[in-house]
Amino acid sequence: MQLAQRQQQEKIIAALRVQPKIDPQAELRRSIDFIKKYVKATGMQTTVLGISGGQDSTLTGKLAQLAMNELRQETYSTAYQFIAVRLPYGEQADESDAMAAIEYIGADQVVRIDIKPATDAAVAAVTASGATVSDFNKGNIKARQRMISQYAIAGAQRGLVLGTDHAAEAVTGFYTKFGDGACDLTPLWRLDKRQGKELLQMLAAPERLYKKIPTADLEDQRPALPDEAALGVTYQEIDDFLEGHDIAERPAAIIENLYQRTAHKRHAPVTVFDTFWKTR
Ligand SMILES: NC(=O)c1ccc[n+]([C@@H]2O[C@H](COP(=O)([O-])OP(=O)(O)OC[C@H]3O[C@@H](n4cnc5c(N)ncnc54)[C@H](O)[C@@H]3O)[C@@H](O)[C@H]2O)c1
Ligand SMILES: Nc1ncnc2c1ncn2[C@@H]1O[C@H](COP(=O)(O)O)[C@@H](O)[C@H]1O
Ligand SMILES: O=P(O)(O)OP(=O)(O)O
Ligand SMILES: [Mg+2]
Repeated sequence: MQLAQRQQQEKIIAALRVQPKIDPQAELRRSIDFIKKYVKATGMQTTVLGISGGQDSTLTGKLAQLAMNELRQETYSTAYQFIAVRLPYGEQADESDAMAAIEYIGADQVVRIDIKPATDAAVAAVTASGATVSDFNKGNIKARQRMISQYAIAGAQRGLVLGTDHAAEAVTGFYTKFGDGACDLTPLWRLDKRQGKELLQMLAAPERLYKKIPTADLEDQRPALPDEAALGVTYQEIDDFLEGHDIAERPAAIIENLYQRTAHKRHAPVTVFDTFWKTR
């Protein structure tokens, strides 16, 4: 990597608060305590999260369930509950992984909402207006439909919606703005993908859930497209970059370019007072 790339790498690591090495036990406790304190401070009672069958929602769901268990024990109130939400678009090919994740988490409540009718209705209404909706853009509508469903559940049950964003997704902006990017708290934020795996291993998760190929699985025409194929860079390269290693120039340039291009996603909506977008 060139000097300018190294300097940019250091800035990104500092901005995303990634540590080169973690103590998994300490990070586990940190996230659980964060969820507990936030729930208590806000007077809310439940935590709500879509469970896809992938690594990130398995880990975030497990942390939330452990936090709710502790809150129940400490307060003698059964009101504290974790609500796992299944949000398939019609039939989900890897449904068995999602169910394995829910079983592993031991979720207090499980809610299932098929997002297909609402997604298809939105696509039809937009198309009827004369606008086109690409398969890619429809994928983002699916992610936003999942957000709507989770907020509906949270609104009905004094809930907070959890997000699964972590450093390896935040750095590339690999999430739908106001879709899976919209949530109330992100317990994994600061961890990269392999650090998340370390936590799941420590929590004795089934191997299939943390060894699974990461996918947003949003497109009809390219089902289960691996994130790494969509991004053009591997999670190993992203994690190495975030942990401060000297990676090859090509993946470093891809990561830095994605970081710049997606800066708007890591900020609240732009106002006349914002200047971050002028620095490119
Ligand atoms: N692999 C899949 O199955 C799949 C499918 C769809 C989306 N995705 C992923 O989900 C993510 C979402 O895609 P996306 O980023 O194209 O859509 P997005 O909706 O998250 O973000 C794009 C939108 O952000 C706004 N925007 C763009 N540049 C801006 C700027 N400089 N300032 C302020 N606002 C700006 C615009 O409204 C634009 O439509 C991507 O990472 C994508 O790869 C994956
Ligand atoms: N099929 C799904 N069911 C429930 N929740 C889902 C589903 N797909 C995605 N989610 C939620 O969105 C985030 C982000 O997923 P990515 O794979 O990172 O795009 C995921 O953690 C679930 O909470
Ligand atoms: O967000 P998830 O749970 O779908 O994990 P992944 O990003 O690894 O698909
Ligand atoms: Mg996924």
